[in-house]
Amino acid sequence: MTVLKSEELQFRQGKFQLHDINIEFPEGKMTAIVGPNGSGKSTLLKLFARLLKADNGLVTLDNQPIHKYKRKEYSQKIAMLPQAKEVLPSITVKELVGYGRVPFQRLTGPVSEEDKEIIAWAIRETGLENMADRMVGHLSGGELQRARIAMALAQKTSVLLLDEPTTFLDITHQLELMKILSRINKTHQITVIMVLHELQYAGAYSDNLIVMKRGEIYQTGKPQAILTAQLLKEVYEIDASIKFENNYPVIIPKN
Ligand SMILES: Nc1ncnc2c1ncn2[C@@H]1O[C@H](COP(=O)(O)OP(=O)(O)OP(=O)(O)O)[C@@H](O)[C@H]1O
Repeated sequence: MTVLKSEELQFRQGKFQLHDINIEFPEGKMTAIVGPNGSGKSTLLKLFARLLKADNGLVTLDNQPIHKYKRKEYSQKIAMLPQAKEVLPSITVKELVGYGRVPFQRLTGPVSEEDKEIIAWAIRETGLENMADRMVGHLSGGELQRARIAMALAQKTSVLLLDEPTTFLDITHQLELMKILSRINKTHQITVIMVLHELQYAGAYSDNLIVMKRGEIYQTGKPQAILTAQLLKEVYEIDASIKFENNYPVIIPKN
């Protein structure tokens, strides 16, 4: 079954245009969106998150056009974690994770027991138990990214959209993050859709790959089937060989 789908989606911003985007994100799978800088990956994610509105075409969630959902209802179904560019507020990890419960809360009154349990669950899932009371401004890049993911998890949605979750992290923390996302996906059947630049993680961790080039979908499919030397040449304009070892694509440039 498909949860999220677009048909003939079109969107223009300045000189850039997304053309006829027809894609499906299968339920409960991990999908990576890859492509060169400026190919439209973040824009596409924002259209699915309803942060932007398409000029033409249709996006559906569980067969219903996404604009038919009330804002609160939609944020109970899809969580979006944008690129980590925001200025950090002066709050604790637990409070940051609590923001994920906002779509479920009344405007006034104490945090419910259910909300507290979900916040604790999201903190456990991301291994932040021993830093729940730390100020977010004092966290390392890897810890902060885990806290941001915990906030998105606390929204308890069935779909998680992540824009470049591994940016600014070293290899240890990139791996740690990919493992957390994979575990969340497999244990809780959350559909994970992530924009990634690192082809090695996109290849190793996604069930399904979407490759973009200049505002269009160049190709979709299983990583091992579509990540080829021809794709590297046509999409990234590099001459390189590519082979898979233990599910990881190994790319060696020729010059
Ligand atoms: N608000 C805007 N107004 C006009 N053009 C924009 C706006 N936001 C983005 N663009 C342009 O749209 C194009 C696609 O941007 P987008 O951020 O979706 O690409 P991307 O594939 O995510 O890139 P990157 O990998 O560098 O993050 C780029 O050329 C960008 O300059």
